[in-house]
Parts: sequence; C-alpha cells; structure tokens
Amino acid sequence: MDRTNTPYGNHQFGIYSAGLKGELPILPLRYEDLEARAREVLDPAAYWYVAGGAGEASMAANRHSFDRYPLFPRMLTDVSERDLSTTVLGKKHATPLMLAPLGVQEILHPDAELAVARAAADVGVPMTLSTVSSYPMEQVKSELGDTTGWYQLYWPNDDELATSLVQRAEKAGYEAIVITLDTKMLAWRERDLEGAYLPFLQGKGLANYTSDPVFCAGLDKAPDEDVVATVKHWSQVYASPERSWSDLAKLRAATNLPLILKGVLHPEDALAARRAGMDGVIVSNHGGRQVDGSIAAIDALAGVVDAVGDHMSVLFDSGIRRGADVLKAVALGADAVLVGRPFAWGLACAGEQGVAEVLRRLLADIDLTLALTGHDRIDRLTRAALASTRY
Ligand SMILES: Cc1cc2nc3c(=O)[nH]c(=O)nc-3n(C[C@H](O)[C@H](O)[C@H](O)COP(=O)(O)O)c2cc1C
Ligand SMILES: CCCCCCC(=O)C(=O)O
Repeated sequence: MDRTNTPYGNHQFGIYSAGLKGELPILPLRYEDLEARAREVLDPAAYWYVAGGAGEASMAANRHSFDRYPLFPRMLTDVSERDLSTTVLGKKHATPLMLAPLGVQEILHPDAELAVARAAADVGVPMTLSTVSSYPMEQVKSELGDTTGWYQLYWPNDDELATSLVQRAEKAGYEAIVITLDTKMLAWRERDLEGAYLPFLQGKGLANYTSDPVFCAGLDKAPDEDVVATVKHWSQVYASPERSWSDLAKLRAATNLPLILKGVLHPEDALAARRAGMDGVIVSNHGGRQVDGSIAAIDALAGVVDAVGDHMSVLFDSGIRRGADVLKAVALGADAVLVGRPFAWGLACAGEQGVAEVLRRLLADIDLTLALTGHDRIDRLTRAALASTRY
C-alpha cells in the first residue's frame, strides 16, 4: 500500500499525488462538472434516462437531506493510519463502497458492464450487476474475477425464470442476490415520457434474458431473429406486481446465496424482511426514480438500522456523491453504501478508466474525511460522529 506523504496526507488511493506530479485528471473533479461532461458526449435521451428521476423532488431531497446530519470533527486523535474496511454479510470488504446495479449501460458506453467490472476489479470495489444488463451475467463475472459480485434480480412473474436467473448467478460465482422491490413498474418519469424513450423497448438491456433457456423457451424464434417478439415477451414476464412477502420463500428455496432486499425504507418492511429470512436490506429510494415526494433515503436509514441492524446487514444508496455522505451513512448505521450515477458519468466519459477514476476519487475523499473528522476506522463510526439530533 502506497502511503507516501503529500499535502493531502498519506492516503492510499493516490489521486492527489498523481495531480501533484503534474498529471492532469482525465475527468472533471466536481460531480456537477462530471455530469455536464457526460451530457456533452451522450445522446440527450440517454442522458436524461440516467440523470432524471420521477418528478425530481425526491432526487433533490436525497441530496439536501444529507445536510441534516453534519459531521462533528474531533481533534488530536492519531489518524496516521486509517482502515476503511467493513464487514457485510459476514465477509470483510476493503472499503464500505460498492457499485449499485444500473441497468442498460450500453446507452452510456459500448463496453457497458464489462468496462465497469474491469474497473471494479482494478480498484477492488464490489459490483452489483443488474438483471437488465447489456452483457450476460457470466461474461461480466469473468471480467470481475475474484472481486465480489452481487446479482440484482428484477423478480419476474414466472417462477421458473426467476429460479433460472438466480441459479445461473450462483453458478457464475455471484455472492449474493439483491431483489429490487421498488420497481414493479416504472414510475411517471416525464423526461423519458417526453422523449418516448425506454431503451428496453429497442431490445437493449435484455442480455440476461436472451441468454436464458427458460426465457428463450417462451419464444418461437431465436431472440435476434425477432426482436419485436423478444421485447414483447420480456415486457410480459419482467415484473410481478402481485407478489407479497410470502413469495420470498420461493426465492429462499431456489438458492443458497444470501438474499438482500433493495428499496426498503419503512422500519416495518425491514422487520418483515427479517421475518422472511432475508440476510440484508438496502435502504434506497432508487435514486429518486420511483416515488416522487417520498422520504429521502438518508432520512429512512436510522429507523431501519434501529429495527433490524443488530440482526442483518443494512446497506444504503441514493444520493451518495462525496466522502462525507459515506461517513454520514456509516455513522447512522449502514454497513456499506452503493453509488449509482457518479460511476455512470465516469463510464460515459472515459469507459473503464473513467469508472476507476470516479471510484478512486471517492475512496480518497472518504479516507481524507475520516482522518479530518478524527477517526481511524470507518467501521467504528457511530452516531456520535454526527452533530445532528434528527435520528
Ligand atoms: C440509469 C439507472 C439505471 C438503474 N437501473 C437499476 C437496475 O437495473 N436495478 C436496480 O435495482 N436499480 C437500478 N437503479 C437504481 C440504482 O441501483 C440506485 O438505487 C440509485 O442509482 C442510487 O442513487 P444515485 O444514483 O443517486 O447514487 C438505476 C439507476 C439509474 C440511475
Ligand atoms: C421496465 C424496465 C425496468 C428496468 C428499469 C431499470 C431501472 O431500475 C431504472 O431505470 O431505474
């Protein structure tokens, strides 16, 4: 581990020491500038698909609600050596950062999830692969190598297909299944409706389906021979709005992998997840893309941690942009956090290298903020690291 001293400290991620050697960063440093650069290179409809939300109030709330939990720095503690490691599902991770599942990444870059997996492996950040990915799960896992991968399931209404997807993920080496609960149907997303844009309807993001024998058994022709029929079949099986808590038993029986529910906000739902034998929850409002006017994700975190945090892994996403955001979520009780749009912009601007750079910067910022608030181990942060009285 390179712990060379620089005016930015002896952190291990090196982005600032690169800058100090006179190397220019390949991407703008500020999140807003990075997003603006991505906007320049992307097709406008693709840009808005990623940038937009449902309405956009919850997306804004996800950001400004972090202000309710100010960090409370302490002085004259020994922070010469820091440890960012954390434990999730009983496994030690080098840092609390993970990649959120983002579907249909081919709209951002032709190498899509393959580039993201290479960057994740390079930086050592676990990746969660979406069901609606642009490359099949087996190919993505082979790029990820030994780096932890989780598979995110959009729970189809066909149990045989659900079992097939989950068992393929287990066989390919994914270490957990993330079941997303908040996207049984797409929200009213004006940005996409205005442009009549939904990439799946063009046959994008369907690689895990078109490589699946159960899905293909429902088609008369090979998927690429009749894309219209493939998309139609997908739109019929993709979701299962009728599912309820008792259905989780079927997924539990289908795999030995840990099961994590994504999109949990209410403490009562976290308790229901525990009763259903789940191994973890991700507190998330889907980056503000589903219920506009919903509670900001960070405001839901403490309630979920208090309900189930002693019994299952609690993770967090929606609005993570800076190191301070990660510290706040961990101080409130998250075991780890997932980041979404920032790496999407890195991918759009510079492929694998762009994703790796976004991750390294975030890790450097987490490390510096940990030191400057007077802490040396991120997994020891408690709510005492915050000045707020809101939780
Ligand atoms: C373009 C895009 C696609 C997404 N696709 C998925 C997906 O396929 N599955 C899923 O569970 N969540 C998906 N999400 C939600 C993310 O996993 C995550 O909850 C959200 O992006 C976190 O918020 P952030 O972007 O503010 O970091 C998507 C988000 C975006 C922006
Ligand atoms: C009907 C397709 C649903 C997949 C949506 C991908 C996603 O989670 C998002 O856009 O948000």
